[in-house]
Amino acid sequence: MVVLSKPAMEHFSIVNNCKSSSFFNGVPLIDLSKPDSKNLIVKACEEFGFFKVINHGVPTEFITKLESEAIKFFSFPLSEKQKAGPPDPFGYGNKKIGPNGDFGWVEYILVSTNSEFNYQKFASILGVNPETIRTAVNDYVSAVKKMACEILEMLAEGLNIHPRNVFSKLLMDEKSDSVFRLNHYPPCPEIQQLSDNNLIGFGEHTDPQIISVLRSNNTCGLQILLKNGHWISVPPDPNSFFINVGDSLQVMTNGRFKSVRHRVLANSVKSRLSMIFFGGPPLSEKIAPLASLMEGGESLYKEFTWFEYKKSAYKTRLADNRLVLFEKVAAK
Ligand SMILES: C=C1C[C@]23C[C@@]1(O)CC[C@H]2[C@@]12CC[C@H](O)[C@@](C)(C(=O)O1)[C@H]2[C@@H]3C(=O)O
Ligand SMILES: O=C(O)CCC(=O)C(=O)O
Ligand SMILES: [Fe+2]
Repeated sequence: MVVLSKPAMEHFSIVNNCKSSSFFNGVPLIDLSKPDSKNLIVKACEEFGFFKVINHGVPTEFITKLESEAIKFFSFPLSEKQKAGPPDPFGYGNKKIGPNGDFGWVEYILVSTNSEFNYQKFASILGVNPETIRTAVNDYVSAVKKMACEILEMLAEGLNIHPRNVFSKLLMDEKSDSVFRLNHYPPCPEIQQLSDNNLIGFGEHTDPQIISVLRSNNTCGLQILLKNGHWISVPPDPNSFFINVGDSLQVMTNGRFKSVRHRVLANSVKSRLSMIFFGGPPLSEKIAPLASLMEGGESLYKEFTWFEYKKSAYKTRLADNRLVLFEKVAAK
């Protein structure tokens, strides 16, 4: 019998595994080629803060190229990969998530999407020219950012907000503070001994930015929290993208959209590889509800810049509700 050694496992919470029988089939599906998508996107953001996108226009070769470079990188011995870490916040990370004591059954690469990012350490480990990696990341990120902007413009139209680039211009700004992440969840065979239990790969949280665009291989693990308090397993689909409403979009819509709480469970047999683009505004941008969404009412939030929110977020634990610190206390 395989027994999980306590020191190895003590950082990881154990929760129920994802079974295909327990997959949720109610994730809103948005076909970006359909004219009625804008209203469906608004509905999905209101009901779930989460939806799946097809006919997205992201070229398959950009996905497969980056995926294959990521697989190669994660196949190196830990001692090699660690030469590209620890994340400060960018770089290679293993199990430790963020600066405040969070752990998961995951290894990852976090990069800034600005053009000056230095890929040298990753390139030397892979034995390639840094430009090869830069191109693979930039091609993928540019295509995904374009799609994210289209979605944000449809969202503005669906909400009847003018101009339609009110959200997308924040990502298009050359100072946009966006981040890209590659997560690898290695299989953990030992957890099979724990009947239907599993390990937390990436603990529950909301994403602080405006919008996150997630693509994974065909391995399950992603779960979202529904309004009724139930965690549901999202069926994986490597040909589609999953969109998360982030905290900043929650504020800009004065709480009409809620950022989605989500987490990832590790798998006992298959490894999961995910790529996530987190679209954020420039650091100096004021994050506040759009006037047309306050409907004569008051903002639910204090005024703050993205810099202030990010600084505060990096002092929190992964599962914390980061927005409460910025909520206005309701008048009695
Ligand atoms: C525990 C943390 C990791 C995180 C920074 C934080 O202090 C709180 C937010 C976390 C998160 C969640 C979404 C993204 O994965 C991320 C890159 C982000 O912007 O906020 C991570 C941060 C991280 O891993 O550095
Ligand atoms: O790896 C995943 O599928 C999701 C991870 C995630 O939510 C994150 O990195 O913020
Ligand atoms: Fe996330």
